[in-house]
Amino acid sequence: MSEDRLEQCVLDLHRIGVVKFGSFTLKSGMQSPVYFDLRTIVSHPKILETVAELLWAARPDTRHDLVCGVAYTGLPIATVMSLKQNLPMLIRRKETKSYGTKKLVEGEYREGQRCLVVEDVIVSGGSVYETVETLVQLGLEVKDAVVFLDRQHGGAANLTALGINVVSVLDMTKLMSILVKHDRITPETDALVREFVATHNTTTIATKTSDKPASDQKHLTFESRLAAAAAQPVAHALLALMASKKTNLCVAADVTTSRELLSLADQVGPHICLLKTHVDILEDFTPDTVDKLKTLAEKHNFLLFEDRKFGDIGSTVARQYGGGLYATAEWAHLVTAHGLPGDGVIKGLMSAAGGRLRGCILVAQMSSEGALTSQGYAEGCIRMAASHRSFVAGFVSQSRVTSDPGFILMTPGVQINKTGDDLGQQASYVSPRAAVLERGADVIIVGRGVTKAEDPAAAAQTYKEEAYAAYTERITQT
Ligand SMILES: O=c1ccn([C@@H]2O[C@H](COP(=O)(O)O)[C@@H](O)[C@H]2O)c(=O)[nH]1
Repeated sequence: MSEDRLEQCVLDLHRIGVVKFGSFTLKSGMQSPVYFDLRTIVSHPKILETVAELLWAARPDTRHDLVCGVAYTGLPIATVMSLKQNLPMLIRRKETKSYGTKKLVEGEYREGQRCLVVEDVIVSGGSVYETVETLVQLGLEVKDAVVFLDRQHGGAANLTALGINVVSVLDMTKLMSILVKHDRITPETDALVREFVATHNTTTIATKTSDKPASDQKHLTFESRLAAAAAQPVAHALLALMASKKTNLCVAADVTTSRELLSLADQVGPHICLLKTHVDILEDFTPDTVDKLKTLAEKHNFLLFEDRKFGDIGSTVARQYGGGLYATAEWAHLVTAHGLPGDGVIKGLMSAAGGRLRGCILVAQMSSEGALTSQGYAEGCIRMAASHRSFVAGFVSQSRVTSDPGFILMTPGVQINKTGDDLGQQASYVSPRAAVLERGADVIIVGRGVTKAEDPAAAAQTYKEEAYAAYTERITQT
């Protein structure tokens, strides 16, 4: 983007009264000494065109099939982009119509199409998030947003935390610098605004759909977390699957022969979102076992999760994951890894995953008695995950280690009416209900509760119903 063009555009916007100084109440209730009112550009087509061109040049990715402006000012800007780039556009209404089609989104689209969201100004990022949330619920892929002005109140960070790449043409600090440089404002006004920005640099998003903070996954539905998980394809697919199949049960298929494994997968398949394996327990593993497992996963619509707990340096992990007898990267949608080696373990997995849609689950806490996974260790895993959102889908945990809606928490050590084993599995198993409501589990992991049951299919159904009922109760709690 040419700096001269941006400067000229800012000066034009100032000339037509877009930048106002005084005392203004923002939508969030925040009192601000500055207001940026871009609505007026509809009366200035040439300036509107420049704004649209600057936004188009700033977009973080170039592969979009559609553009969608956030109502209202994002709409004319998106329209100009749509016309100039010959890119179809969508309109997201602010409210659903109470008559006619009652549609919230107007325009034609197909599932899986990539949509760029366009907004004039961000404060918390809430309006962008609401738009992304709606589009994702329609099956669109929405990972990128462009905004003209970032007011620097933490909106960009909020959206990044929700897995949305947001790029702005301009921020408040730069806007003030340009205006001071061209004597449009005094250094005092500049100082006042800078002070205001410095002291108001965080906000939280409150979404209309949930009426609860979007930055806290506890009360959110799996569907409404899709946008937050948009950066990680397996997490995204798993959230969608859990919502549509109405199950948050993962069965740990800890059996020793391929015949038992395949028979178990076929029996519990209708009730699970994930089948967790330890393929190195199998006495007779062959690639044929994996082929049959993949067929069952497709038949019953569940994902494959190899609980390998990788824990070596990146280069070794890459070879363990990508090759060897099990060639895990070839078939497992998810694998577990320890955070112990540092983020090289994630980088190693990523390098071996290649272009395949894969993800990993970091073991942030273990269920066994005396586990060395301290609070500091879990926090380290969360930080590591936040820097590798494209690959980390969530955590194995025993408590709500993060409230980030983009990460999925999976809790093992779950059984109904059962104390632990005598090999260190926790002193007392927790019930599906306690795992979801007290420990924050999105997914419960159940092994022997199902595998040792007389009727594994019936047991899986019971665990599924109890865990999903607890999730339903959790999202309706205030
Ligand atoms: O902290 C952890 C991490 C993983 N696991 C695995 O989950 C299952 C639990 O089996 P149960 O029979 O329900 O005890 C098993 O595959 C473990 O390897 C865990 O238990 N704790």
